Amino acid sequence: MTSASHPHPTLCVEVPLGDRSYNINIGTDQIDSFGQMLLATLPDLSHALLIADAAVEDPWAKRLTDSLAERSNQHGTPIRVSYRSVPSGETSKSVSQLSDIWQWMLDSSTDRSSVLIAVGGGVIGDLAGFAAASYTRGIRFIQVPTTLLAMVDSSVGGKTGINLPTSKNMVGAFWQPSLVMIDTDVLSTLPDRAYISGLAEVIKYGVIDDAAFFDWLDANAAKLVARDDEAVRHAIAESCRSKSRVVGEDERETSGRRAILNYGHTFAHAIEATAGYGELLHGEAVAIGMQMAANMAVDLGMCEASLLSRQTALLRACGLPTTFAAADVDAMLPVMQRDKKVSHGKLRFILPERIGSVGLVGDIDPAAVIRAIKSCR
Ligand SMILES: O=C(O)C(=O)C[C@@H](O)[C@H](O)[C@H](O)COP(=O)(O)O
Repeated sequence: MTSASHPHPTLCVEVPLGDRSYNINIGTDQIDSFGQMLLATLPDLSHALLIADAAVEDPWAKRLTDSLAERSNQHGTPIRVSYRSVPSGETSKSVSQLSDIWQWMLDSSTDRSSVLIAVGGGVIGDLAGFAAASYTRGIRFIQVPTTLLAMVDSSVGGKTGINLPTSKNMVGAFWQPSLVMIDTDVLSTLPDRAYISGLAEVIKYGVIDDAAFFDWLDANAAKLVARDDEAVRHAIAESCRSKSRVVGEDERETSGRRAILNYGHTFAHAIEATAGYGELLHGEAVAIGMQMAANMAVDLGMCEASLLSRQTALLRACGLPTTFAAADVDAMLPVMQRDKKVSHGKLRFILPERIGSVGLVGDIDPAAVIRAIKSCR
């Protein structure tokens, strides 16, 4: 995916949030012009803190750092860069890692004019985003997602946070970035398993919001698996458009609209927490969680069985899991009870009605939840 062989113009998707609006720039070969792009958004920048996943330190985080270190801001002040890498994997989304980052920010003379740049997948974006949201009660931050999942989902929308030992994303804040810079070149170093895992969140948009996109995914699954450049760019752009539309309508998940992005996640988070963080990748757990939710919808007569078979076929065509033999009902139920959509003590699920449309449903018989989990073992 080099610009020489694929000279694509940068696409720009806006997340419309009034004075917190920002752009998602989707391009190729823009890592070395990152400093320039960042200064166009934040011309007063004088101190950048880069937090990178150790797996993308070389070459991506190094090249980003170089592109910043060579520059000065609008006042001619050279940009000071502080750098820190964080071990890969879900276990880094912890209180202890966050506390180390806070101390490092203090030692790096961070103030409210500093800017934190998250370079990595969902783990780094969520962790670094929460550090930005909380340090001195909030500093500006930038997302440079390096996994497909982070490009299409976690880098957009401002959900930041860390896990508690048995509760995924339980502590965090809504804190929007000032810019999301997506460079599809970085996917060239992303391992297959992590890449495929990101396709689960892409498929999610088809089911929850966009039937035409679902049809396109159906027709282009093989190209996506093969990482065809055009297909990948289209999938990222459509996913970002869906996500920014939904987030623009309900930034803090108060009206219920944003909750649709949580399709499959009540089950997925319980699977991740009970199987042990890192056992399954987040997207793999989401694929299984979407299957549990679709099974539940069919079981409750909310949608046609054909929805479940179409979703199953697409997930499989993309190489995603649709079952999890070790799903432990007894362990999962109490974890699900702490889901953030629980209201007045009652579980609520995002369930599909038809391809392209889902609803938030409460008051579900616990027996139906158990059947849904068992249907995917
Ligand atoms: O952005 C959202 O809203 C989502 O729910 C997107 C999810 O895919 C994402 O995994 C999110 O971090 C889950 O949020 P949570 O509120 O269930 O922790």
